[in-house]
This record gives sequence, structure tokens and C-alpha cells, in this order.
Amino acid sequence: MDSCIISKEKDGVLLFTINRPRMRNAINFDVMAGLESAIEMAADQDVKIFAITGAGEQAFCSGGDLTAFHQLKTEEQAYGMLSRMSGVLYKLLTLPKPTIAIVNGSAVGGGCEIASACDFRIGKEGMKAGFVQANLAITTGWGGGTILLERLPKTAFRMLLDARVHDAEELMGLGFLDHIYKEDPIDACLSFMKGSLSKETTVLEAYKSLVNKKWEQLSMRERMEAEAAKCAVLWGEEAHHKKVDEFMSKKNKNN
Ligand SMILES: CC[C@H](C(=O)O)C(=O)SCCNC(=O)CCNC(=O)[C@H](O)C(C)(C)COP(=O)(O)OP(=O)(O)OC[C@H]1O[C@@H](n2cnc3c(N)ncnc32)[C@H](O)[C@@H]1OP(=O)(O)O
Repeated sequence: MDSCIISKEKDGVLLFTINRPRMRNAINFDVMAGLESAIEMAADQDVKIFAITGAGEQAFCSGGDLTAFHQLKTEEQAYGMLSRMSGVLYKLLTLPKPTIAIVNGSAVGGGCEIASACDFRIGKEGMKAGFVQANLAITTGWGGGTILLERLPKTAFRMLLDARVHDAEELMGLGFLDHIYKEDPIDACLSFMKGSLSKETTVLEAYKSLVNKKWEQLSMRERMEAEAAKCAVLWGEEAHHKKVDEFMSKKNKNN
């Protein structure tokens, strides 16, 4: 089964679906490569907006694949992965067209970072999300903490420090979600983005260039890179290894 699906939907929507539902759409290197390709495809003239979602009913994305990434023990080993994904999220953040995360289920850790890199976030009724990295004795490491601090200046720092999982209504109150939907995820995306999808692509690109100017002036690339480097230091420490070992032993008990 392909780990991700890239599809051209109605009205100029390019949809990237993380397709690992059994692992709650955890991100491995294949998904990273797929997201890089999809971001490049978004440049096609017939694409008006770029959307990301997760396969299945249960999860949008559970962050980094701990079974794949727990082999990364040292700061240097972790930095390679973290830096690569922070580069992907910077490309997503500055993609020259509007982007939207259709948060179709649980979003935790790096899954929240991916959603934060999108211009808009709509969540399925009943979904939950949380920047849980601190519970694993690390920080965000893909640039998502840096982005969140800019998007939600009043609430982001508490969200990161508490590392709690919030329900959809709380996420609306925190400003993380723009809308809660009940219907089919693609219909929900088309309906939420209807106003944009009726405009010329050139206008969407022109407005997104104003947003990207702000990201450039805020030195987001350098700050997201520094976040990856900071996370890599914590990743290499015993406290994090213990947390991941706990996750793996729980997983092995289940299987
Ligand atoms: C890499 C760095 C990155 C960063 O931020 O920089 C990160 O994201 S660090 C990783 C942070 N992610 C987590 O800690 C999430 C762990 N998963 C969960 O909390 C839950 O699975 C949840 C809330 C996503 C879904 O809960 P639910 O009860 O619906 O499902 P299960 O927990 O029973 O999981 C089903 C199945 O999926 C496996 N799984 C889930 N998440 C991951 C993951 N991130 N990596 C690898 N595998 C994952 C889980 O082990 C279960 O497998 P099974 O073999 O069926 O036991």
C-alpha cells in the first residue's frame, strides 16, 4: 500500500493524503518524500489550493513514526531527519498558493506541526489534537513550534508547555482550528475554501506572496532550522530514549 496518495480533486484542489491508517498516519521517510513531491506538483497551473489530510476515520497524523525513528539515537542522527522535515514544512508554509489541513481525526506531535504549516485548519467533529512532544522529553522539531508561536501569539506557548491533547471545541477557542465540520472531508474543504476557489489563481498567488513576505521578514527558515537543532539535542538525551522505549514496549505488548 502506498504510504501517501496525491490526487487532483474538484475545483483545482490538489490533495495529499497520508496513507498509513494502521499507524495512525505516522510520518516516515516515504511520506516525507511524497509530501516533497506533492508540494512541487502544487505549482501546476490547474492547482488553486493545496490540501493535506489523513487516510481513514481515526487519525490525521500521529507525528513521526516512532518505530522508524527510534533507531535514531544520537543528536547527529536525529538532526538529519528533523532538519529534512523542517525544510519540508518551510516549503509547505511558503507554498505560493493557499493551503489547508483537513484534520480528519487525531493530530499529535509532528501531526500538529504539519497542520500548523498550513494557512487554514478545519477539524472533523470529535477530533482531538495536541503538541505532545514535551511528554516525550523533546520539543517540536519540524519547525511547528516556531510557526505556532507566530500564528497564535496568545495561546501557543501554553499549548507547547502543557503538551495536552485538546478537543475540537477547545482548539477553536485557542484559535488553532478555523472550522469544525461534520460532512465528507473533501466536501468540507470545498465548502470552507469556496470563496478562494472562485478567484483567479493569479490573485490567490498574489495574496499568498504577501503572507510569504511576512514569513521571510520573520526569518522563519532560520528559526525553524534552529528549532530542529534544539530538538536534536534533547532527542539524543536519555530522558527521550526512555520515553520512546516505553512507547515501544507498550506496542510490543499489544502485538
Ligand atoms: C519525530 C519527531 C516528531 C516531532 O514532533 O518532532 C514527533 O512527532 S515525535 C512523535 C509524537 N507522536 C506520538 O507520541 C504519538 C503516539 N501515538 C498516540 O498518541 C496515539 O497512537 C494516537 C493518539 C495518535 C492514536 O491513538 P489510538 O488509540 O487511536 O491508536 P493506538 O494508540 O492504539 O495506535 C494504533 C497503532 O498505531 C501505532 N502508532 C500510533 N502512533 C504512532 C507513531 N507516532 N509512531 C509509530 N506507531 C504509531 C500504535 O503503536 C498502534 O500500533 P499497534 O501495532 O496496533 O499497537
